[in-house]
Amino acid sequence: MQSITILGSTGSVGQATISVVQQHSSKFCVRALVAKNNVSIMTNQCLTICPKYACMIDENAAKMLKSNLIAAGKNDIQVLSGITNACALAMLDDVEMVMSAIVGIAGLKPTFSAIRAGKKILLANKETLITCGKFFMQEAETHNATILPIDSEHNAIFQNLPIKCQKNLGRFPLSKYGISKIVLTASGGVFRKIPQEQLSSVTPEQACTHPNWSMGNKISVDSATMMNKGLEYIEARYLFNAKSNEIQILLHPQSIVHAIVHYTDGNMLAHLAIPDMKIPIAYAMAYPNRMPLKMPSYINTNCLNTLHFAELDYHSYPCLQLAIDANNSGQAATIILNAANEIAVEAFLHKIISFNKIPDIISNVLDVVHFNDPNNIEEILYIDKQARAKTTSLCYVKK
Ligand SMILES: NC(=O)C1=CN([C@@H]2O[C@H](COP(=O)(O)OP(=O)(O)OC[C@H]3O[C@@H](n4cnc5c(N)ncnc54)[C@H](OP(=O)(O)O)[C@@H]3O)[C@@H](O)[C@H]2O)C=CC1
Ligand SMILES: CC(=O)[C@@H](O)[C@H](O)COP(=O)(O)O
Ligand SMILES: [Mn+2]
Repeated sequence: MQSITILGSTGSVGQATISVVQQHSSKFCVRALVAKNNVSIMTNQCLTICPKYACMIDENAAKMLKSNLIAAGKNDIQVLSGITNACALAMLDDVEMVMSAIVGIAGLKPTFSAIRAGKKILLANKETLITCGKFFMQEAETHNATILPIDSEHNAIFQNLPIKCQKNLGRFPLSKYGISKIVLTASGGVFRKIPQEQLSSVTPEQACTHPNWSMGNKISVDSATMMNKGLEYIEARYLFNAKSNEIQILLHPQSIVHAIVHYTDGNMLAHLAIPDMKIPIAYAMAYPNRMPLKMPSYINTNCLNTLHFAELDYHSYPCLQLAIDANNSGQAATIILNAANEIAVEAFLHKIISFNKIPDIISNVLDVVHFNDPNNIEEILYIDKQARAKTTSLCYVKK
């Protein structure tokens, strides 16, 4: 029986993880759940799967959770609060794997705790990797942590890598394994067919309606701006030690082919699956084995004649270019990009700014906030904080 801590259990990926655990309850048990303040979902999760620990970052939320569980006669779950306890639950001696599914750089500290405890990390949270970059991969190597990508495209690439490359993720150039290029597919987002000049009036509800995936709000908006693909480009550079000319982004509206790996011997390996996060999650949990997954529908070859691919028009997606440029500038620029994006997306979701202002604000912040590349987590978080402050002043400027 393998035990798991789920960071971000009440979110889209967190709930999908619990669903996979429930399909294989003889193999896996949930030791700890961590969330921010969604007491109602956390209460239901605690009553359903009975973890040993449940942690809410927000102290009042933890108090409400505790009283809900007592009222339900559930007194054997230890309710904790705060980031320090969340980090401790990512390091528990009797936990083999940690699902990193907190959204945003908020996931950084608990994810690093799991890395430093040498855990098997199911990495969904992309903001931590892209803001910590090489430092993240070095820490994983130093502490012998196993990184298994959960992001669907990166999980797809991982599945098409030679075992030796999987076991030495990011340590050697792709050419060492005979790989010439990795391809990330992109749906183009919910507004793919809408001219840019009409994007000023789209609503948060429209932006959160992804054509193929059911996801949390932040990543859904990132998919609509294509910032998600920009973050995934950066993620792939670090995870797979890929050079910029070894990564291609291919428009694929159906989100069935999640990635392609080109080998120098003329072979091209593609990964296909229906767009359901339980698939990459189950793969990673079972790795290096495989386990069956009960799904409402399965992919089959009937879909092949409906699949379309096209070159990407980068000019239609300024956020994607901002991310690639920030990555080329360095780690500090990537931290600033991510912070500005998190704040700008939040402001859009709260109807403070319009959708088409998101890239403008990020670009403005990148123009005025400059730092040398960081050497440790404290410096990363300091840069993040400064960029957030600047972005907040731009988004919430008094009219
Ligand atoms: N959803 C998807 O299909 C995919 C997601 N990812 C990545 O996985 C991560 C999670 O995404 P998703 O599941 O969609 O996100 P959701 O918004 O659905 O869930 C976010 C989770 O993080 C928790 N959370 C938010 N802020 C904090 C905080 N400050 N401290 C602790 N917990 C916090 C939330 O708790 P609460 O509910 O209490 O607020 C919730 O459990 C993101 O990094 C995303 O980019 C990657 C690929 C696909
Ligand atoms: C499920 C997942 O991995 C998301 O990142 C998804 O891929 C978003 O798709 P697009 O960014 O291609 O719209
Ligand atoms: Mn993805």
